[in-house]
Amino acid sequence: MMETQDDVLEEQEIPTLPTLPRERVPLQKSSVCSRSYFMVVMVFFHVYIINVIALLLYVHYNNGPRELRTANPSSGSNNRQTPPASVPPSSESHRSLYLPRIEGIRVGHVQKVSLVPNKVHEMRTLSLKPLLFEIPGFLTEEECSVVVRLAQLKGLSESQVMVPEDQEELTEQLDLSPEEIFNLLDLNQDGQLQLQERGVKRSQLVRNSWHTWLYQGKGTHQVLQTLRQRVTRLTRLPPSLVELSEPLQVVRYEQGGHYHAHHDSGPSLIQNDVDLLDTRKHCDKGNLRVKPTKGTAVFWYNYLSDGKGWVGEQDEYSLHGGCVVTRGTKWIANNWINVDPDYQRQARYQQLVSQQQEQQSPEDHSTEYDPNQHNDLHQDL
Ligand SMILES: O=C(O)CCC(=O)C(=O)O
Ligand SMILES: [Fe+2]
Repeated sequence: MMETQDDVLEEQEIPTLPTLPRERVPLQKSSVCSRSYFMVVMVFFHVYIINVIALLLYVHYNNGPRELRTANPSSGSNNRQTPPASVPPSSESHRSLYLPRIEGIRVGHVQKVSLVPNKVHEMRTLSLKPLLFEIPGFLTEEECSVVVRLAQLKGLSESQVMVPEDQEELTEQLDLSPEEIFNLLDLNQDGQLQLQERGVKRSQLVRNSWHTWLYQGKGTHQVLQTLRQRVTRLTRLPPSLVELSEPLQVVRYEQGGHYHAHHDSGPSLIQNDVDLLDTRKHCDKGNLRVKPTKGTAVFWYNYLSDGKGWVGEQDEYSLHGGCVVTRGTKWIANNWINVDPDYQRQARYQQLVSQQQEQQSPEDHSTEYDPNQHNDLHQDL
């Protein structure tokens, strides 16, 4: 090949010129080759640089949400993560909130979780559909007693009020329309008296229990604040999201108390009457039963992921209920994490609250919890 090139070069030389010394030929050839070699190297160099820049951009834009996803839920402070400073009006590409989901792996799988200093809890997968975990010793016996006593101190109200059977005559005398009765009885205006309209008797109440709400912010009992921190660590959700969710709901069921099969939120509370009544009567026929044990937490997702790090469809498998209490009293404490299905709306909500908090005195926590506050916009995770 080289020889051929030499030949060509020699053929093109003007005959009058003296023949070039042999040692110059390699110089000419080397000069031509260097230039093309240089060009090739430069092209590759540029392509390489562009690739590196593209890679850096990719890493940069993919790192944002991941940093928040691991927003250090294990460091113990609920106030570390401030809500996003600004929310892009329509772009979904700059999401600053991300909802991680714990992996279930398989039924029976146990993973260690760090919820409190110097102690490791075990979280056992009880079900994959819905994704459900059990955490024994989530609260100590003493902490359980504190929660019960605080609830008693605050006072509990009947979870679902129906017309007492002996006062039905009164409502007839007043000639109240079904709507008027509904509005009268729906004390918290949560729209959960559908059964009343259908004339369901007291014994068929969807929920037969007593409840109260315990605020968990600063200035409240240490056990309540700790409980919320544990929920944040356990779920690995952004602390700001957990903080803005409903307070702790403490529920007491007396003997005969129950909560029929339901979804915790969504368009209809009750699936259908057959499910409703069957679940009460045949609670033991449910796919999964968890025996209530003092201090044991059960944690599950009511909503599936949308595949993009936010909540998606309601998980139909999350239909659940509280079986009839056959003896004694059952106490439970519910912590729902409320998530707006609309990411932008949730982000705006958080931004608004953080702005209000900045304006308020940090000590001012006198705002009463309004149980209707989340009903329209939020759904429970
Ligand atoms: O009492 C139970 O075990 C279930 C309670 C429940 O599902 C609820 O309060 O939404
Ligand atoms: Fe529920």
